[in-house]
Amino acid sequence: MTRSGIARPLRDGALLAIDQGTTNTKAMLLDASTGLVLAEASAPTSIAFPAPGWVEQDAERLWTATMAAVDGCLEQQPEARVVGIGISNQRETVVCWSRSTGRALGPALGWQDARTTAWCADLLEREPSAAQTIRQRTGLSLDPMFSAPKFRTSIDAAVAGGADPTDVAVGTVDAWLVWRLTGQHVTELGNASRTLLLDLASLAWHDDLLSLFGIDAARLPEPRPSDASFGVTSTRHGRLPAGVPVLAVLADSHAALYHHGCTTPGTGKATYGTGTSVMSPTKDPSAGPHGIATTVAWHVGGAPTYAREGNIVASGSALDWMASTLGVPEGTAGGAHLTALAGEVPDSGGVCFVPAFSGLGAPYWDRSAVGVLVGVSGGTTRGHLARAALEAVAHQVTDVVEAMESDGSARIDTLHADGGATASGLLMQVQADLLGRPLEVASSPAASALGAARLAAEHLGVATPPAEPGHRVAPHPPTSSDAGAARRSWRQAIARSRGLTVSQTDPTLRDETIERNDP
Ligand SMILES: O=P(O)(O)OC[C@H](O)CO
Repeated sequence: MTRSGIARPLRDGALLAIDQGTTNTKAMLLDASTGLVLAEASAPTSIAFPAPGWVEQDAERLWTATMAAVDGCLEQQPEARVVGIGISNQRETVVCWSRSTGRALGPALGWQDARTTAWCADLLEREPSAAQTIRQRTGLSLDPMFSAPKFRTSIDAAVAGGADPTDVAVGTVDAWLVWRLTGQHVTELGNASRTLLLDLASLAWHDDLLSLFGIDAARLPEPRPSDASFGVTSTRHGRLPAGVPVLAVLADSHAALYHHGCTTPGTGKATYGTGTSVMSPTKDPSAGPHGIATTVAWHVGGAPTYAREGNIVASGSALDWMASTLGVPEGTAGGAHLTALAGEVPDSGGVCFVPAFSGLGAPYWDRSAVGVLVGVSGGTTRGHLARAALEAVAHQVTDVVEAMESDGSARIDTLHADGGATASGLLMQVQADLLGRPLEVASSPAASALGAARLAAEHLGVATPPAEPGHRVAPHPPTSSDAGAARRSWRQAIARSRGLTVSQTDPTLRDETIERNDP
């Protein structure tokens, strides 16, 4: 567990922000009246890959890592009076548990878990109209990343293992944490909108969707607004006392958007994590352009805010792979090493790297795409390969932004950037150059936790100061070795990854292949 803290006296109580992520849980304690961070701690989760395409997490460990991080904060501020909790969490991952014992009935199935690919394909074969129904009602594509097929698999496994069906509860990670903290079986609307079961218009589970996936609504949590009451801690959990209210819950990517103050169309952010989520608010809840999801960003003050989103499956993981493949010297951070190598060359020397490790996500949604490295010659150096990895991340984000704006939606003038990989100044510069617009790079890597804290503070009636300004990265003026040529090479590489021609890979074209892959 890692910890850091700033000791100072508290007058008005403290807010506890929890960000439960794929690789760790972060917790933060903030002064409830000023928003100043008083203590931070984190604790690792566990992740297992028991079969190709399977990604499991220990559900109990998600909880214990959360409590370890919370304890780590409270230990640094023993006098703190916690007046409320804000939660942000990894999305789509599902947990199945027993209502009577409160214990998990199996592993959590992670958001990257693709074991339901065949199940989804069967559903489409049985009911060809399902893709359309799902997209119109939920704003999402039928893909194993989303929760419903995993809910179904988890419930079936629990019942096959002897569980009483009426005792089985399922939920996304927010629901699991809230259940453990307060005993309520509830979920937040932004999280619920990632399950393939929530109707974006009525903001309720929809019977047609429940029946498509064969899920009994009684197994599911009750969806609630992001600033609803999620109950109070039912008992003492470690150093966290009983009676503390959960004031706000947001899905992690949505919480980062909230933290940046991106609340209106024309604003947007990219979170550079294992994958990358590019998100921008919209007033239009209808299905977006091909490959782009529509989702509930949050439901605050009695009204929903919707967002368009593109999920890139491999970005940080692509950088990690390239860093370890090129040999990270002992004691060196992979990202820093890769950036240093990439900085040795002015460009990638014609090399393009498409990290389609498990197919491609937005805007292509082609699970059959394969990873490719093209343009390698006898003159290719480690620097060129490192540079191609950084460019791969930036190209994928550019693909998503272009797809998002392809239906005439408001242009994102400045893209906010957060997440671990933003530490690479070179990546940020390449990103600004490819997009041809400035980036606003967050000063804190904990945008999601801060977003949840901000909403919790607002629930208490405290107006929090705007996010601390980060630093701005302006695009270089276009030159002859311009972004256009780089984009053309990238499109060719994408075509090779997908086994298609360049024109077929344009996500804005409604060709037969895109129809097949992006319901
Ligand atoms: O745990 P993270 O930060 O990689 O976020 C996971 C996303 O919420 C998945 O959609």
